[in-house]
Amino acid sequence: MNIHEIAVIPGDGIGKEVVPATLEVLERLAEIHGGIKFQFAEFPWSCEYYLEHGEMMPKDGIETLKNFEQIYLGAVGNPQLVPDHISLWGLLIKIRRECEQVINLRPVKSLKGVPSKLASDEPFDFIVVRENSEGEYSEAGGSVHHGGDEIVIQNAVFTRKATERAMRFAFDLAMKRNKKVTSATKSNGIVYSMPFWDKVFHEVGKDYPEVATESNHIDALAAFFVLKPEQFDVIVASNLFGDILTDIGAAIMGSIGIAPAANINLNGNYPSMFEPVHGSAPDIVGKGIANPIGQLWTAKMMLDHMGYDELGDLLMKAIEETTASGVKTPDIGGKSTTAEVIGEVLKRLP
Ligand SMILES: NC(=O)c1ccc[n+]([C@@H]2O[C@H](COP(=O)([O-])OP(=O)(O)OC[C@H]3O[C@@H](n4cnc5c(N)ncnc54)[C@H](O)[C@@H]3O)[C@@H](O)[C@H]2O)c1
Ligand SMILES: O=C(O)C[C@@H](O)C(=O)O
Ligand SMILES: [K+]
Ligand SMILES: [Mn+2]
Repeated sequence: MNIHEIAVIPGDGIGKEVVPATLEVLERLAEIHGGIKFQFAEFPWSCEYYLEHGEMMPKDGIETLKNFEQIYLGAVGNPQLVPDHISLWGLLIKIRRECEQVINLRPVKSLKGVPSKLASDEPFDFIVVRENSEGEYSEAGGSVHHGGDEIVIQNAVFTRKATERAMRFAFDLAMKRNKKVTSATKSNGIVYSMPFWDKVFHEVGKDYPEVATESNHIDALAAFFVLKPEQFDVIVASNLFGDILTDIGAAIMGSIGIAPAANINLNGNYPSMFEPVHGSAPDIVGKGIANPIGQLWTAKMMLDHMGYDELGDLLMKAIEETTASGVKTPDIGGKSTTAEVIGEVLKRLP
């Protein structure tokens, strides 16, 4: 029996609903496999934990996580209790940074039975490679003076190392897909970092002569996500551009409740982390109607990452059969609860 130790952080809001619900599905998949078992260790790190302890996670939290193979997370944030920048930087972004999860992979794909808000129902299937370690999300800056004279500086940091790494990752991925990479730029307006981003994209692209390339300014690209999503394969984007693009990606899929993400550690020194794109959804918390598909799909990404692609495929098939059958939460046009969707997915596993 191959035992896999997974750190589980439900976090806040609907994270506490969709994470426990989906663990049952992972356990069932391990049974189907027959030779593996997941051992889940749950950590209560959250905004409530912060109120009690004055920090989102213990000082040795990263050391603790280092002992696990993967991290399975729900959502972080409860602005009623803790300001969002404190909760995100104290837990979610802290883990991404300190566990060196330098790439954030976010697939965008039309699903059977999920009505898209788009006029065209042409299927689409692409993936956003979001740089996950720097860019606009950099702790470089500060404030001087007070009151009316206050000055705040927030610097965006782009290193060759991280920029090139994200681009190579995108090109390598495109080689396994449809051999096209689109770069999200804004080199007409952002005068230092984005021309640099374009230069590195051009240089890295030369090593992949089989891969078609294009650069789109982020504003136009945002519109193209809506107008012609079927034309994309792999998109490489900076941290903030990737963040915004993937909420648009989630919206064209039909709901932010179904979009998954994988924070990938490439050097093997720390675990990777799997979480849905969505947040803690304070507006629907406690109602039992949170869509568990974003969390399930991220579980599929975790299975693929661990080399259990066959289990990942079984799970994805069960998800699509479930949406196609009409057992859906309200955000994608159904009347079912979180528990009912999980029940249907379990029923559709062999
Ligand atoms: N990675 C993360 O953990 C993450 C991501 C985004 C936001 N946040 C945090 O979450 C909190 C709320 O942020 P927000 O409102 O901007 O974004 P959100 O993703 O939590 O919610 C946006 C909208 O989508 C809906 N929604 C989200 N997930 C859903 C699901 N699974 N099923 C059905 N509907 C769903 C919500 O009800 C809401 O109307 C904030 O504290 C924010 O910082 C965390
Ligand atoms: O990375 C962020 O900004 C937090 C959240 O919006 C996310 O997409 O994970
Ligand atoms: K999340
Ligand atoms: Mn986001």
